[in-house]
Amino acid sequence: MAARIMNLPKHGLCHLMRTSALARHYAGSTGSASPPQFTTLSVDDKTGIATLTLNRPPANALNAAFMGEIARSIKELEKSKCRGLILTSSSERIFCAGLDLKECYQAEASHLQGIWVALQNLWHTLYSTPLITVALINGHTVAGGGMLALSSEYRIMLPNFKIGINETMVGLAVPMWLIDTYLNVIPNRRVAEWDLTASRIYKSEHALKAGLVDELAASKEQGLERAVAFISSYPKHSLVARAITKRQFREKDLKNFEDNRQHDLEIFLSNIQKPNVQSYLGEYLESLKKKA
Ligand SMILES: CCCCCCCC/C=C\C=C\CC(=O)SCCNC(=O)CCNC(=O)[C@H](O)C(C)(C)COP(=O)(O)OP(=O)(O)OC[C@H]1O[C@@H](n2cnc3c(N)ncnc32)[C@H](O)[C@@H]1OP(=O)(O)O
Repeated sequence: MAARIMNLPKHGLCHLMRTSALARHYAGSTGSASPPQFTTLSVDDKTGIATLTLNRPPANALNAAFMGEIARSIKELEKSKCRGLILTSSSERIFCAGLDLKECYQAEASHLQGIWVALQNLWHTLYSTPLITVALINGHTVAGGGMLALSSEYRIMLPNFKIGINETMVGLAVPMWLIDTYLNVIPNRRVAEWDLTASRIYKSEHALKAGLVDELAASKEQGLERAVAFISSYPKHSLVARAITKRQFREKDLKNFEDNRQHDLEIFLSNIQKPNVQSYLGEYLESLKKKA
């Protein structure tokens, strides 16, 4: 698999650009001359499947630039008529630790706003994409990381890691769009309500039993094979109908989000700037450091 991005459809799949064209491609689409910093993107021209690898050590914590980069890659892949996307991590321990809490601590309101708007945009982009999406969860994934996994259509996880949405544990209400995303995977409302109010974190094996993930894979290599098999199981001729059907399932959640986008931002800004939340955030960050 070469580290390249596609441009035009070819034989119903993708036509590849040279790696050297990547920066120009991004510059054209985003107005920024900087090439991807926190991700690597590779595309298999035979299968038309892209692999986007999260690479922001040590924890793939999400800041605005990182989230913008992931969202832009998805948009570019959509334009290239790519077939499917596998999201994975370059780390052997952490898929994604959620929002970068260091950037949420004692930050300016404008910075916090940028983070939340980027999170909203990333969710909207991933949840609504016509691409066939698979999260290959090769490490812990919590909070915003759980969002990435749950917004994808299929989840393959490696053993002995953690997955869940722990917002209430860190002092914040789960936004409605994330509740809807969770319900799309765990439709049992009682279980979903319990999980999200209790910040329940599942180990891989239990997550499989609960239906939070679809498969376990013994290794990243095996997970990649399974992800390719899942995406390839959709015949080429069905891709448009498939995408419309996916959209219809998700349309109500997307509309609810659009109707409440501003309100959702205001709730976050108001909560995150409260002195008690900031003080707890400081302690939480210390506890993460002490662990190391
Ligand atoms: C906290 C109270 C106030 C509320 C603020 C919330 C702000 C956001 C508002 C709304 C919600 C949005 C959704 C979110 O995403 S909130 C993010 C919540 N995330 C977490 O609670 C995850 C915290 N991390 C962990 O639980 C673990 O790190 C884990 C992911 C399970 C991995 O464990 P392990 O493999 O043992 O690795 P370490 O804990 O040693 O971590 C390695 C280094 O990474 C740093 N780290 C980890 N998580 C974050 C993070 N979210 N942001 C920034 N940095 C993070 C950690 O400090 C280690 O760094 P170092 O090696 O320099 O010590």
